[in-house]
Amino acid sequence: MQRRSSSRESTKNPSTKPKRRGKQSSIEFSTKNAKRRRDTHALPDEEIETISDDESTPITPDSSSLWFEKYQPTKSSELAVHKGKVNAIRQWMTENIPFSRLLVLSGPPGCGKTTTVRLLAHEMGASLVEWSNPMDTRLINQEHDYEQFSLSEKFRRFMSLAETYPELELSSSTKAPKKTNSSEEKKFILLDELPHLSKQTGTLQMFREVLLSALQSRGSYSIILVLTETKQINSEGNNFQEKELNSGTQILGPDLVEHHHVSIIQMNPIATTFMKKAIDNILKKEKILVQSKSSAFIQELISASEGDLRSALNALQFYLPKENRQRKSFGKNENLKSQTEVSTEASEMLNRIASKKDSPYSALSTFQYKQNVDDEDKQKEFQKDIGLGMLHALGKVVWNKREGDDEILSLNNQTHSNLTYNKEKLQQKGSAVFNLSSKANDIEKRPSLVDIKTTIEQAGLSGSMFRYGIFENYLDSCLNQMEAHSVSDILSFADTMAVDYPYSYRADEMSLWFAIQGTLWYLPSPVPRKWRQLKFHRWREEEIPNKPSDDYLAICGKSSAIKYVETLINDENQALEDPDDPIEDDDSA
Ligand SMILES: Nc1ncnc2c1ncn2[C@@H]1O[C@H](COP(=O)(O)OP(=O)(O)OP(=O)(O)O)[C@@H](O)[C@H]1O
Repeated sequence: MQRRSSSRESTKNPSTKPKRRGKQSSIEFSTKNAKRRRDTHALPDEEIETISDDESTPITPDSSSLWFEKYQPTKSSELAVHKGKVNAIRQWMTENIPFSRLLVLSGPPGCGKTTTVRLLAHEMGASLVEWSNPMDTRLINQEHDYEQFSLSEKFRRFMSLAETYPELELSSSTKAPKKTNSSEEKKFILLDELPHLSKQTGTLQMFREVLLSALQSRGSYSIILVLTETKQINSEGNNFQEKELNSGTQILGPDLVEHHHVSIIQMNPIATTFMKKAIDNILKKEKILVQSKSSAFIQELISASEGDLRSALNALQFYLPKENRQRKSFGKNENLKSQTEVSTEASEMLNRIASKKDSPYSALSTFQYKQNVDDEDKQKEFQKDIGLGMLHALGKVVWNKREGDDEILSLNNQTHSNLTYNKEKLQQKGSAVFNLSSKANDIEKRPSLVDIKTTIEQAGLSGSMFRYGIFENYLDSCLNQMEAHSVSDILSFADTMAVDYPYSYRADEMSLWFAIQGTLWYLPSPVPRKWRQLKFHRWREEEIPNKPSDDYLAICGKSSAIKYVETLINDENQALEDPDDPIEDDDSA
């Protein structure tokens, strides 16, 4: 499920926001979702975008080059999860427990909750229907036209229809294991990621009601809900975080927690011995020789991952230099990068950035990662340069100017200033017109003018800082929850590419590239940084039925909306001011 984590704070929190997986910050999503999307089956009625069951997703070694996917266990005996927990889950899944229809698996990220459920269901030959947040919230209505549905509405429909899905023939290409009589009837719904749940918008209440009514139904399926306990960032000023939803029980609410049909199993972080065994196995399969099994490095890595096997495997894979893998030898400290080598690599990267002609960071070439720059003023100057460059680069990304934006925005402003909103006319011109129509999503996005390479160079030192910067700022560029979810998903994916410990510049740069590219893709076209005022005004003036404020409130929170309305009342000019255009700044520089 979701998590927000940060080095700034470390409180457990199974939050229900769009998720972003990663140590540095923010909302999570996971690469496993990406994988799941590859296994997606379009249902005939196109009602649910992502669904999989054991027949369609056989548990076989993954062709992915990411170790945590490539070496996923193929049978329950290979799980790095404590046997007692595996047995408890198996017992719940196999036994006829007439009074328990919902199993809640709660535990830290990467401790094997989902993998265990998938493997056990597969071994039992049971059907496993999975919900994963669809990227597209449109449904086809009876007139064969698209209608916009909220994610929570889709979730509700999924739950009400899910019982029939296991009967559908999804794929004939893969064979499910032979079903035994005892498990023939077994059907499970796996809820591993949830729509954005919020008290404000009522989606939390809806979620609880859906689960309660599922428990009361006569359906033959059982539900397994995976809740990920996470570290929480101090969300001062960040409206995505609902502080009241800081534990699994708070998400479920007393009615569900105390419900006699509900069982809760608390999972623990993966034990260091299990993790070590899993890592050793993978190194063996990769033919990387470990000279000393108790190498300090692996031990450090295991303890730094806090029982999160996925994160440990990512760290190991990214940190191991390519040459190491080629030489197939992984000795004590022999082939590992020392701290000095990492600093040298950082220094090289700085030089590479700084030595570019016209680089705004030419000052950095003298900096060279010297810890001993005596001149305090000089050091401050460098820091200022880096900060400004980073802000500028960040502005470019969240502004995301695309080809043709200028024309559309000026046309839009004219129409707006005349207080006539001629949507048709703008659409004829190929404009996205601030997405007030559900069909606006259909309009093809124009190419972005942001050059990713230059942006990364301008961003300066730290990819993780920059990704965090995007995370803190992208919301103002989004028009609806779907866009916010999509960008958040991308940032989560990018988090899994970079690893906190031990630090790898290669991985950091790669994940930053991915984060920027994905963000640019999912931001609306054009990005209406002024969407708040536009929406508020237009919505009042034209009484647009699907109140955009719902999206605004869900994304930005109530206090932010009130603050904005106050600004509008006090100083409308300032509120309607055009933001700076970083691309234009670049051109004029
Ligand atoms: N021996 C192993 N046992 C369990 N998982 C393993 C093993 N080897 C590799 N893995 C990988 O570790 C990852 C464990 O993540 P999984 O999604 O199951 O955890 P989770 O607790 O559901 O995490 P989250 O709550 O963040 O979704 C999987 O990607 C799995 O393929």
